[in-house]
Amino acid sequence: MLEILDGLGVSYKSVSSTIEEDTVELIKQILEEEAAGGAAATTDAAPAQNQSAQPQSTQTAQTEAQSAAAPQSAATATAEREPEVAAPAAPETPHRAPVVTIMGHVDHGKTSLLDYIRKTKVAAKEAGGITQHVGAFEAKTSKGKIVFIDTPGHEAFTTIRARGANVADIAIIVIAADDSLMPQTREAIAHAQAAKVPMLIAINKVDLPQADPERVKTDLTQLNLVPEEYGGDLVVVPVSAKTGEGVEDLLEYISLTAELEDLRADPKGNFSGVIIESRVDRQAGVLATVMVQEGTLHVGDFLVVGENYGKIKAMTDSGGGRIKEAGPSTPVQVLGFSEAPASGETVLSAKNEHAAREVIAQRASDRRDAENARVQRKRTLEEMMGPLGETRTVNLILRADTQGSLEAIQGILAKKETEDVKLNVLLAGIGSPTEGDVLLASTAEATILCFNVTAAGGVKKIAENKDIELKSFRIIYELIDEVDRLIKGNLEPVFEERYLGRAEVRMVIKHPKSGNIAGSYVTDGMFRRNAKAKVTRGKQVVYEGTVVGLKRFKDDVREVQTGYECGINLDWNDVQEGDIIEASEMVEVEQA
Ligand SMILES: Nc1nc2c(ncn2[C@@H]2O[C@H](COP(=O)(O)OP(=O)(O)OP(=O)(O)O)[C@@H](O)[C@H]2O)c(=O)[nH]1
Repeated sequence: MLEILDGLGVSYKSVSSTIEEDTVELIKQILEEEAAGGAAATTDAAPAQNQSAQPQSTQTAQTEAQSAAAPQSAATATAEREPEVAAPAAPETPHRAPVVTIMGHVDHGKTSLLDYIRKTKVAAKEAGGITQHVGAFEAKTSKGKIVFIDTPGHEAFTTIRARGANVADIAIIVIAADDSLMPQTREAIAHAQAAKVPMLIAINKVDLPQADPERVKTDLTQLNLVPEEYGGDLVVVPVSAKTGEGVEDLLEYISLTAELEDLRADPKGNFSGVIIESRVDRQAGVLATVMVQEGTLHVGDFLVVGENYGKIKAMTDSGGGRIKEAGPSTPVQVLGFSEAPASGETVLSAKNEHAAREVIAQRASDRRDAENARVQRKRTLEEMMGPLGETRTVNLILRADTQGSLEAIQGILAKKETEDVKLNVLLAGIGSPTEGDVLLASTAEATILCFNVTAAGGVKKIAENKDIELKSFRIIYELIDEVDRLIKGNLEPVFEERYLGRAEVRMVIKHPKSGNIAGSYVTDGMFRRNAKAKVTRGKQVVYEGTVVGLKRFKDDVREVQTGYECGINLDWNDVQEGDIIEASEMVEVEQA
């Protein structure tokens, strides 16, 4: 017990010291997890494998033989369609092709490089046949297939990451040899690092007379990225998307990196995939590109994405050819969704329509529960302090008006690091924070701190929606105080439920659009829109929800005080005359 307390950093005098209620809960959790032991470890391992495990397509006879050698895991996987039960990648799980994304600064040649690879490595028939942008393509190289995500730039990468999916196995950072490191290069590197995706550097445009690859390499070392020839482990390949020089080497390095990563996926396992992109075609309907990560997709399968489902009516590969099935690491365009799913959403399959609907109903109910629980959630000690015995890392994105102020801030921050807390500046950029910063912050759980720059309204909104802390300061020391707060671990405010008021339902008003509205009289305190609501009938609580609408006569109002009548919309149709509605709200409590 004392060992656990030491691990948590809780101080005590002796075995008879008392400890806080929160700590007790935490210790209980730790002991339960320990007791669960091996079983938990196995279940944890499965999704992790799933995540890194993505796609290889046409399965060879060898694959068939390998899968046949593991009849038991294949049978289990087909019987149960949930991804959590996917068998961990055993050594016999077949290899799959790597999925590669290309990122870098504007005009450094991302599109040109992709075009060159497509032109030379996609079978002529297919290359000629491509009329539509599908979002990914398969290149056939002497070392096997490589799948390229066709949307260059880190926005696509981060949008997918922001939804918790990991589609790329390898990131190529393109840097123009005549321009070296630029702001978006640094951002792209930060994104790849935050996603823990292995990175290869392609120094492009080496055909230009003013090309200076050595300068690029030296500049990289300043970001603590040391090229192999300087004794580090960063692979740097000089290429020209114009002449094709070095592209073959780059592809070889990609295959080599993939080999080291030991990418595997079971084509006979439970299907899972990720939406790469989707669009609505006026004639065909919704076309979604799915990257198959695990299992095999068949025409006729039911797919569930978020709270929607669809039955695959038709499937085309990235070359535009009709196909009936697709295995791991295959991007396929699927026809059959009724609504366009968002990039980065994960896709699962269901046995039939009924099963698909059940999954969706469960997800909707989980979402509502999570929404209700969100504000009430208090952080556990472990969440605040990081996993036991490990150094806690505070991830930051810094934005400032000038290089000088950025350096000044970083200089102060460097002195703040301790053995227990590491400050990790993912990105230090000049200018206002961007949407990309918010996405990076959400994947890396970072806080965005700005000095003398502010975020545009749209960016602020996205940050709010994603629960990302984005703060602007005009005085450096206020920014540093904020960092101190983060170091202490008060990352999130703590909320407490506070009573607002009470109302009596005097009549039920049927509204054609909003359903039943409670025509009520506020007997105590006040009512506020968006407040939490609890409805009691006699002594029983019959409903708990939210005041989604509040009206005085025909007007929407924000608040209604004691002694007034109002219409309360709870988005609940069973309200009855005589019910008592109690309103409360979550308020932030000051922490010591
Ligand atoms: N000489 C030379 N020019 C290149 C090379 N690669 C790209 N370019 C040129 O550089 C310019 C930018 O290339 P793009 O491929 O559009 O660059 P990008 O990074 O995709 O740019 P954005 O899509 O705007 O972010 C174009 O004019 C290309 O023709 C190269 O290897 N050598």
